[in-house]
Amino acid sequence: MLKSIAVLTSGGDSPGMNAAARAVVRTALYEGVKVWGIRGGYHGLLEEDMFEMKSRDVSDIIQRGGTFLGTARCKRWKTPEGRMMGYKHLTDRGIEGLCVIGGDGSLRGASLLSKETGIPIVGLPGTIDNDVWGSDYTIGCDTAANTIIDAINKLRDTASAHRRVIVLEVMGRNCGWLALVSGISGGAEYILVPEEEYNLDEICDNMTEAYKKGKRYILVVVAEGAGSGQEIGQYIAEKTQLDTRVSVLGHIQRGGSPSVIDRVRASQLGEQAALALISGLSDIVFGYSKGRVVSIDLHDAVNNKKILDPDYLHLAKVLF
Ligand SMILES: Nc1ncnc2c1ncn2[C@@H]1O[C@H](COP(=O)(O)OP(=O)(O)O)[C@@H](O)[C@H]1O
Ligand SMILES: O=P(O)(O)OC[C@H]1O[C@](O)(COP(=O)(O)O)[C@@H](O)[C@@H]1O
Ligand SMILES: [Mg+2]
Repeated sequence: MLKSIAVLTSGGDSPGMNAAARAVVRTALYEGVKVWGIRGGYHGLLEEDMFEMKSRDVSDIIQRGGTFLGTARCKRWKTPEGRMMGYKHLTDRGIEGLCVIGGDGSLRGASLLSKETGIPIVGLPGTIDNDVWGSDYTIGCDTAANTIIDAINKLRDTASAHRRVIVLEVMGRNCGWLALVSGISGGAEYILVPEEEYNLDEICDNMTEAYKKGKRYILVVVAEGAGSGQEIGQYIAEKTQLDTRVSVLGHIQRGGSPSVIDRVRASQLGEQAALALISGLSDIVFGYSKGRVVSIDLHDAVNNKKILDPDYLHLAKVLF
């Protein structure tokens, strides 16, 4: 049994990180274990920006987007010296285990820390990108997808009014999940993702044909990893001569009050992470697969590339 653990959030913030950290803290306290909060991710650990937490420290945060602990992208963590310093700052305070809530990069940093120092580590997938191998779900992806849907609904109104082509670029880094699910549920005509090749000339020809047959408007959802929305929009406009506009949704899709799904799942995953860490388990990531909480080997999670669900890719083609 560990007696003292710490929690941090790292990488891009995501709605539900707060619920996850809250669950880690309250579970640890319920089990009679000390719990430290580290502000500003790995950067904060290197700067020793950490404090022992009480139950009230996580009051009034479950409904908030972002992360009350703060987050960062930290170059120094990519060096063995940086990670060794972080380890020292943990052990100096008697902290015996660490819970890392973050995306693929943060979990990679956690995997290296564990290999190099042997300190027990449990990870939680926290990113809107839904790009962590072994889990169908990452904390925040549901809220982000809902934000995108809201934007798609609004873009439809104006696209239809003007008979325009609208290209919407969404986030996801190298993963097309956000584009795919929001494109399917928003009824987009074309969904461009980095996992699948696409032929823009063919798409343009199809668009021209569709307009000739009376189509009023066309919506294209582009994952940022599949190309620049601006460039794709410009290409479509030049090739088809259709009235085309581009919208880049940007960081709006990272914020906002988390959905019920993100709150409940983040809470469950946070509880499991704390219990596992306290009981001395290490090198695991808790995720969701086929509607259930699953534990994934931390090193597998970072050494494998997640693929997009082929059923979703097929569905997108059928519904087009
Ligand atoms: N290859 C790596 N080795 C060590 N640490 C890493 C590595 N990749 C990312 N990290 C750490 O995790 C942080 C967050 O990673 P990043 O990819 O930016 O976001 P996310 O965790 O949300 O995917 C980085 O700023 C860095 O401190
Ligand atoms: O906030 P930044 O630093 O501009 O980064 C933008 C990137 O962060 C994300 O929103 C989230 O990605 P991570 O979870 O990997 O941090 C990506 O979708 C996007 O490419
Ligand atoms: Mg990432």
